[in-house]
Amino acid sequence: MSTATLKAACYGKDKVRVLKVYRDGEKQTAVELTCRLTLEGDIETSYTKGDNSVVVTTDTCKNTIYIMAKRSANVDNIEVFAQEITEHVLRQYQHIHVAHVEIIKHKWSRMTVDGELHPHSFVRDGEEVQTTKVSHHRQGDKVQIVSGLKGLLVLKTTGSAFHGFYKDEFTTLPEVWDRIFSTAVDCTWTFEPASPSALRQINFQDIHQNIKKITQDIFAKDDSASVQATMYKMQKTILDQHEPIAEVSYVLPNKHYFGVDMSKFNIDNTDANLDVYQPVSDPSGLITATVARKSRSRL
Ligand SMILES: O=c1[nH]c(=O)c2[nH]c(=O)[nH]c2[nH]1
Repeated sequence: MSTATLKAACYGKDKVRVLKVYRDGEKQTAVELTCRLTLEGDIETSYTKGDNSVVVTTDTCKNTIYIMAKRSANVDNIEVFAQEITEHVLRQYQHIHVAHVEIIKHKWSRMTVDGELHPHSFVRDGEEVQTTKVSHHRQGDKVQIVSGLKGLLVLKTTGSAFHGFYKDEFTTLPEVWDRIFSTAVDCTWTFEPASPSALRQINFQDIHQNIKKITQDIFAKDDSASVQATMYKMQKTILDQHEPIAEVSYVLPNKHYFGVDMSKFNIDNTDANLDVYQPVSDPSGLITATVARKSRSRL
């Protein structure tokens, strides 16, 4: 009698890279994605008995992504494209009960050439990516979507302070009323789980754009008391403006820039004269939080 039981199992293909070109006369559009498709369902025997008859191969998962990209008019709209894939998988394979699609959309922005947007040339003008994870459950036909924005590097040279913090015998950090604030934004937002038809009403691309705008606007305008306080303002604003979002999380490293000590050279690089900093790659602070919508019953 074995003491082991298969508690959870999920498999599929990862890092499936695809570039789709949409051609509309002269004007062309390039969309580059990195995708993962993973499956759950009645697949236990492939693990426990070497029964491959239940295995939709990971190679088929890869082909599914390419063929759906070929057919789809929505590759640019990653939440919709991911749902096209999960719907196909659940329709095609009755023994698969949950299909997960994770997509990273890389940045290709249209080039400006001779003062005009070029019809078929693009530039990687920033490393930030859009992400989504769509999980489609056969039971109840429910879709769970978590989308995100990752790698958006920002820096401000004033409008950030940090003082009044807890102090004890281990504390050496000086209080500051003006400092550099820089972070690489990693933000994820979770939609209320819903049916595919309800989700068709949501403009996912607008939400991506607006969350980036809210993040940047509040980062720039807030008289920041701390990374924590600025982050929370972003989260509240996102929930206020986007009804379908149930919760929003940020992971923000606090990328430190310290003033260079020039006292040995009799040069004052402090306070009002501070303008030369040393960017410090590590360690960095790491500030995270998840803010959820209050349930209506508690309002
Ligand atoms: O905004 C900040 N939050 C902290 O928690 C912290 N801790 C620290 O050393 N510097 C900062 N800055």
